[in-house]
Amino acid sequence: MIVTVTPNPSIDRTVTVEQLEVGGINRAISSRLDPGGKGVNVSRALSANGCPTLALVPLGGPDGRLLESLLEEANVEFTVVHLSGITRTNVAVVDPSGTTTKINEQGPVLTTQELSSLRAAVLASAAGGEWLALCGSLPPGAPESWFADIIDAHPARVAIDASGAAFRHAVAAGPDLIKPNLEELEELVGRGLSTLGDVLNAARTVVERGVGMVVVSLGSAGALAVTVEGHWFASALVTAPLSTVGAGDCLLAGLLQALQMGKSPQDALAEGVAWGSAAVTLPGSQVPSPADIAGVTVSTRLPPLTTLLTPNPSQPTRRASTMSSRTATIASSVGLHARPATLFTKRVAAAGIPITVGRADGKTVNAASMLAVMALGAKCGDQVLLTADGANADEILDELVSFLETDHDAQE
Ligand SMILES: Nc1ncnc2c1ncn2[C@@H]1O[C@H](COP(=O)(O)OP(=O)(O)O)[C@@H](O)[C@H]1O
Ligand SMILES: O=P(O)(O)OC[C@H]1O[C@](O)(COP(=O)(O)O)[C@@H](O)[C@@H]1O
Repeated sequence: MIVTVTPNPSIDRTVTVEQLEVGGINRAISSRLDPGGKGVNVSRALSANGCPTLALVPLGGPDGRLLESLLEEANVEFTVVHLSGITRTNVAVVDPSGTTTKINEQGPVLTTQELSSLRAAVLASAAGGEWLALCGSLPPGAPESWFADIIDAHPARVAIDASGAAFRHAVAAGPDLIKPNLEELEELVGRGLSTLGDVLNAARTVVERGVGMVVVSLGSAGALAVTVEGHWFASALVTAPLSTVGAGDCLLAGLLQALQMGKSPQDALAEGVAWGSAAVTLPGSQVPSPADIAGVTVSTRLPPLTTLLTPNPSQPTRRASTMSSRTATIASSVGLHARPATLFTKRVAAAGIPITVGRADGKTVNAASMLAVMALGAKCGDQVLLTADGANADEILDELVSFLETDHDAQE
């Protein structure tokens, strides 16, 4: 059994257009809905290929119920942790050449209670699992150490596919397997990697830090696996890629089921690449069937280490995230109203970067707008989520949290 955890699942809406015109009215040629989020995709790919799996997902609101019914239709076994917030929808816009533009929502804020229910469900469900796969972004407000804490507490084998600070913390906890793509590995080691040799060296340094196996997916160039014992490569040619969304998740699914069957690193990597490449030939984040996978020819020949890794034209370029978030408990007895609201919005405006403030039910507003902030109706003792996007976001959010957590009525 492979247990997957997706702390921030999504409904994936894929819209196909002739050519995306930014600022214009684009008419869709077709559109489709898939249950989404990285662990959900891993479980969908495993189920479609007859491998036992359980997907753990926190879901809320009408969109959470829609995601449940999409999972039922896909015959995926799943366990839900119910949320007060509303499950997100991520949109991918694809043109006929396969070029994909993605808009991922932040997702609902999970309360401290919901996060600990999810953690308890993970540890209970994963007790009998041979692999636990922790996948995707953390929901806003979750501590960056959330994955790392689970790795520390979980006795069986753990694989992780994440990014940013949560991924860095998880890697430091020494998981058995990680599956970064090129950009995620660059972010992890803090430098650009332009050749296959650069990737190999970077992956080796991560193995030295205590990770069992590093599998770097390199888009159309294939994938490289590194352990203390050696390194292996696999690739497959896809002449007409339709959608790259979820390709990495399918690679991870193929790899884990092969490792679980006791296959060698080289054979497991080849299996993963067959699943990932087959996914690219399908629309949206549709997962491949055994027939789709059987149609892929995989090569395990290692190209020269001087081979330059060029960006994949059909792959969305990911803007390095400068987004940060914090939760704060309102201390002023009048709530986020009157004088505290005026002082708060002035501080936000002076910060000069986009900042939002939201409630646990998902309602989020521009934190610089006095009227919008008052209309939130946040009372004394309520938790709010602040997000900011900018190089100094962490510093500014820390100041705003300490402002909100001070009783300004009592002070004056
Ligand atoms: N254009 C492509 N042609 C062939 N295979 C691809 C292509 N894009 C992705 N793949 C396969 O899917 C795997 C995962 O894709 P990648 O884009 O690296 O992952 P992620 O979705 O995590 O960013 C690759 O290692 C490769 O095997
Ligand atoms: O949790 P994140 O990083 O926002 O990613 C979620 C998205 O990633 C996916 O799992 C697909 O992954 P990729 O686009 O990275 O291949 C989608 O199903 C989902 O919309």
